[in-house]
Amino acid sequence: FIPFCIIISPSVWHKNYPVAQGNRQSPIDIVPHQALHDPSLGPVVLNYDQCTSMNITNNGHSVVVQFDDSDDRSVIQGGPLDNPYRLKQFHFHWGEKGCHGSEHTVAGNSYASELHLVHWNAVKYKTFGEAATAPDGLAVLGIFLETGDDHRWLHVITDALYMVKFKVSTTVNCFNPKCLLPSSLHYWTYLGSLTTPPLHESVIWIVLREPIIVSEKQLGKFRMLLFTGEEEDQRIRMENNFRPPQPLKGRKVRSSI
Ligand SMILES: NS(=O)(=O)c1ccc(NC(=O)NCCCCO)cc1
Ligand SMILES: [Zn+2]
Repeated sequence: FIPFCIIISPSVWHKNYPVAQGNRQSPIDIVPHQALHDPSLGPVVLNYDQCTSMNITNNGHSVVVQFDDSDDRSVIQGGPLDNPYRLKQFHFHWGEKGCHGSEHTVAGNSYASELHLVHWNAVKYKTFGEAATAPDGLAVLGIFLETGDDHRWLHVITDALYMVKFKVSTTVNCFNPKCLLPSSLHYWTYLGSLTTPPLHESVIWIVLREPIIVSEKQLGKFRMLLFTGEEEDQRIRMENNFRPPQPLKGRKVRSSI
């Protein structure tokens, strides 16, 4: 019996993707007091006020909310970025319980989950695919999720998850991801990569220091998603879809703090 969806663990990704052992891999462990405070780093500016969300999809690795990136209505700019980057999608990484599930860690501590807002440099590159292979092609905003009270707006996403339990997609209209931001936009930034294959070293990472608070119940709804499709008889819960921290290899992490 060979399961259709053979979950390939991060430790063997390098066999098919040698860049997995490259010099700017993500995630990393962020050590706050070793980060360089760079006063030239301005604030990150998020313009997400137009309705560009399209659908929510279980792609077999995570749950992704995709956006219409045909123009510059939803962009991130400022901070370490030389120009505006277009919002393409956001998705989450989580564990199977408690406080493991984030990809980046802070002084060795991990959070229950991590939200990634993925943007691409449409000024320099024609398509996301082209930007995804360029050293300054992508900008991903990382936000930690910590368990506590219910998150007032995350309900919009978690209440839709039962519709994408299997590998399917459903529409989401006018979801503004600004409602998922913490109060402070202080951040760490460093040059890294995609955290899942193809692991391209094309990401300018911007990781917010302040986590958002979500309830255990809301997080639990992510864990009932399945890696498998409806037609497969094996039902494998989607959990622990996070890559562990990778070697820093001499990189400097700068902080806006
Ligand atoms: N976790 S992460 O680093 O934010 C991340 C973001 C996007 C992707 N991949 C992605 O968007 N693929 C879409 C098609 C690839 C090039 O066309 C993988 C990992
Ligand atoms: Zn991610």
